[in-house]
Amino acid sequence: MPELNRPVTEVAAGILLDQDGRYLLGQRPAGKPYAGYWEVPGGKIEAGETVFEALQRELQEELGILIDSCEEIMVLEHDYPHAYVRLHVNIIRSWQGEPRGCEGQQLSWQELLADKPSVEPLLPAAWPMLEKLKLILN
Ligand SMILES: Nc1nc2c([nH]c(=O)n2[C@H]2C[C@H](O)[C@@H](COP(=O)(O)OP(=O)(O)OP(=O)(O)O)O2)c(=O)[nH]1
Repeated sequence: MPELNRPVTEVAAGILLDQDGRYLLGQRPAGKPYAGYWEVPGGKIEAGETVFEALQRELQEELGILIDSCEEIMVLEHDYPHAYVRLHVNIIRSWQGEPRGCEGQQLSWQELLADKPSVEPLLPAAWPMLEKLKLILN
């Protein structure tokens, strides 16, 4: 629970899953908190948006793809120095286009079966998402 009066930042995170059992990580661009850290694509949900709408917008901006649908797998909260965030974590299995780093960020496809990602560091709140993903898909 956030401390009294601490605003909650609602965030949508979208785990792209491809047909070969891989998921996508992106590196946070310079200028953002935790620049250089790896994360699941996504971003803040704007007023009036559903989680799906936020993911459609964010993944179009960040990756240049149009997602067809999403499935929520968990909601998790994390208390960072810069914000208290609530992450709506979704799996995305179907999209149009080929993901590319539209904001100049690096992308990395990761093997689901690997013990841990081949890139680091990861945002602290990305770890529980990956744990959950493995639990669901195993
Ligand atoms: N996208 C994403 N955000 C995450 C993850 N884990 C995690 O703690 N976060 C946090 C970091 C940020 O505080 C927040 C996402 O905000 P952001 O800064 O990426 O969002 P944005 O693109 O809408 O930001 P802005 O520059 O437009 O303000 O959620 C993750 O795996 N993916």
